[in-house]
Amino acid sequence: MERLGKTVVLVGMMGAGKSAVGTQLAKLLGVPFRDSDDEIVKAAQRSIPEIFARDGEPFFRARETEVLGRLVRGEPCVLSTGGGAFLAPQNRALIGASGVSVWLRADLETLWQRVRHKTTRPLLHTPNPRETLRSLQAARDPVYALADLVVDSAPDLPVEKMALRVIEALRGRDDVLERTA
Ligand SMILES: Nc1ncnc2c1ncn2[C@@H]1O[C@H](COP(=O)(O)OP(=O)(O)O)[C@@H](O)[C@H]1O
Ligand SMILES: O=C(O)C1=C[C@@H](OP(=O)(O)O)[C@@H](O)[C@H](O)C1
Ligand SMILES: [Mg+2]
Repeated sequence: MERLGKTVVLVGMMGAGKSAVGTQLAKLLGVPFRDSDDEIVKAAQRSIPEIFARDGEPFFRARETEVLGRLVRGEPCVLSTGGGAFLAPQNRALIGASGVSVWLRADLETLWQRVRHKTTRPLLHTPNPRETLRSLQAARDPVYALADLVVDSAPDLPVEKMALRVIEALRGRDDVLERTA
């Protein structure tokens, strides 16, 4: 038997699968699933595009930091972050203090195929969203590389297989997956 000793925090680009893989991972581990975007939406009672349009990105980022701080201090869970969350040093410090960060890494084409038909990501509401995604990825990947662990996605790897890959990566960390029997 194994017990989760620390919150598993999924980080990485939009479309990497943080929300989908996190949901599955929490089921496999038998722990609660939290998504920082969902918590912000619930508290604001507005969608993410509405928050960005009405309150601006700085307001969203401030709420994101509050939510991360609250969730990482709670009982161990799987916590999927929004793609920008790991960029702020303050957020990385919060995550590092009581969680283990896992970068879900995917190539640009995979990310693009997953986000191209959605209108839910305001940062991609630009004249050339594919180019925006590319430049965001180029700027952010060196920061995601600061995560404790990295798990590679592949275009044809289903969500459940990705969740199993994350568990494999966590096996090397006995402060995260603690053996109880
Ligand atoms: N491994 C995967 N295989 C197939 N589809 C995936 C996979 N991971 C995510 N998806 C799909 O890609 C889209 C974006 O995934 P999502 O979990 O919302 O990413 P993120 O939270 O990292 O932005 C969703 O429609 C999701 O179902
Ligand atoms: O990359 C980003 O800055 C963002 C990613 C989104 O989350 P996902 O990564 O879950 O799409 C959401 O937090 C917001 O649209 C901003
Ligand atoms: Mg998400």
